[in-house]
Amino acid sequence: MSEVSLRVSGLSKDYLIYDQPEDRLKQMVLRWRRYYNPFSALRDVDLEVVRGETVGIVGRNGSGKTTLLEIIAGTMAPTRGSVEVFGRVAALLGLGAGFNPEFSGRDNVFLNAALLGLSTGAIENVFDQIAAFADIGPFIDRPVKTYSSGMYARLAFATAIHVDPDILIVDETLSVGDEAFQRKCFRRINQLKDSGCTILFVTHSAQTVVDLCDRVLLLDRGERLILGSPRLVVAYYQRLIHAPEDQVPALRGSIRALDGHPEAMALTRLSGRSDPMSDQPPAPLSEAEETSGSSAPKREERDEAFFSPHFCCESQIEAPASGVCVSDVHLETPDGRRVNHLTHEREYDVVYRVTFAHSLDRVRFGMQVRAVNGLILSDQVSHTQSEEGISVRQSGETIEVRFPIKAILFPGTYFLNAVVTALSPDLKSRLLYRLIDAHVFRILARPYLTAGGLLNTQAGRLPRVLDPQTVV
Ligand SMILES: Nc1ncnc2c1ncn2[C@@H]1O[C@H](COP(=O)(O)OP(=O)(O)OP(=O)(O)O)[C@@H](O)[C@H]1O
Repeated sequence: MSEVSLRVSGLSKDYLIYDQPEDRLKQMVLRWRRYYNPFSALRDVDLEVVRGETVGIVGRNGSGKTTLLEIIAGTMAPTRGSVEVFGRVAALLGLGAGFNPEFSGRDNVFLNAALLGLSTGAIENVFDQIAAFADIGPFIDRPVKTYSSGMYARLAFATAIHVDPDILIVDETLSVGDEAFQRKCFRRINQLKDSGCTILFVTHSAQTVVDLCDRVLLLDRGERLILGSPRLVVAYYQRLIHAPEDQVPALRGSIRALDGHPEAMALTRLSGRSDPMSDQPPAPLSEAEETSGSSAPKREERDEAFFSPHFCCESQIEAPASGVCVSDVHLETPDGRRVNHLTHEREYDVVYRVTFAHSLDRVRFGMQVRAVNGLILSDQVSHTQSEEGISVRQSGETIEVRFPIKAILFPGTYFLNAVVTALSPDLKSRLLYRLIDAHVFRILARPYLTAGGLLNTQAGRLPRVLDPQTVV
């Protein structure tokens, strides 16, 4: 039996919401009347985590994630229910929480580590490692109130991971650090994982959850909807975020029905034969399917692609526009439906319109797919080197450009660039127009995937794990 690291039972947190500040006073005096509205930030949540497990907590804004972590960390009292933690808890909750702004970074490290039960000698032994990890130079001896949010995050994280915690609680703190620091933190979190530290992790990043966690808890409106395998829960979480409001109650009900179902916790590959985006619990595997490890998975999938108007790009950059304008960059399914959430491995069209202010010869069009970090993953052009391109004869003419693509990228967020060039008489390509981050799209998480990264290099056959005795 695995050793329990923390146990949460029937945890609830209620707030009394007063519309007016004076209502609070009235309530104290006129006790027989009610001047508040009760609000449950957390309702009857159960959670048991075993030693060495990394559990991610996801949920829409205001779903109770931080409240749950704060109660587990002991910085907030529950209204009902209990929390049992077995070991030293280091928590990174909110920026600078636990830091005294008037004290220097050095003093705060000593103060925090002492509160976590480290002796002065033990803190002195690890202080240089903490300062090196935080890497904030002379700021370590300046008051914390002069720190940037990134410096806060660096020092808080460095302190938490060097106090030898049994349970580490992280609430999105990493997202404020720069990329290099985030990478360093993830490396360290993985080392802590390997050494048996239990980790609770709140994030809005589906990729981080899938990369780091063993199990994921989905909270919604203060309630536990499901605790299960990362890919499965993330798929439901994304579905919940984008569901129209009138469909949310039914969706919540169907996710909840899966909680505790063995399939929700099954290995990703095994749980993947059913469709996580449908509102039905996954059907059990047939005996034939379970034993046919070498054949291609037979998935009867609908195209789950959909359009969310809330998901749009805020980083568009327009480069030289010499009488050329690109508009309405979007993605369509083969039957012409606009989408910005795509199903893995399906085919779509990247579509945009180009309007020309004057006539032009030998015009070509391009489309690029970029990763979040700017890396160009695909660069398609409308004409080959030996082709002339098109000629535009009339001013005000508008042309529609379509690039068929296959969504072989793994679940994540990607951007599209649109490019228009013209071939000059000396056959050199001249940039007319480029719209960077013209459109953003997501590839939806699919629980059947047994690989990660950027591109799907998986063949049509399932991975096989052979018993050494059968290998001759
Ligand atoms: N002191 C408070 N008084 C009243 N309501 C509160 C208080 N603190 C939190 N809440 C409410 O409790 C609910 C849960 O808040 P919590 O911060 O735990 O959500 P969350 O899932 O962490 O949200 P986010 O993803 O936006 O950080 C929210 O609706 C919030 O408005």
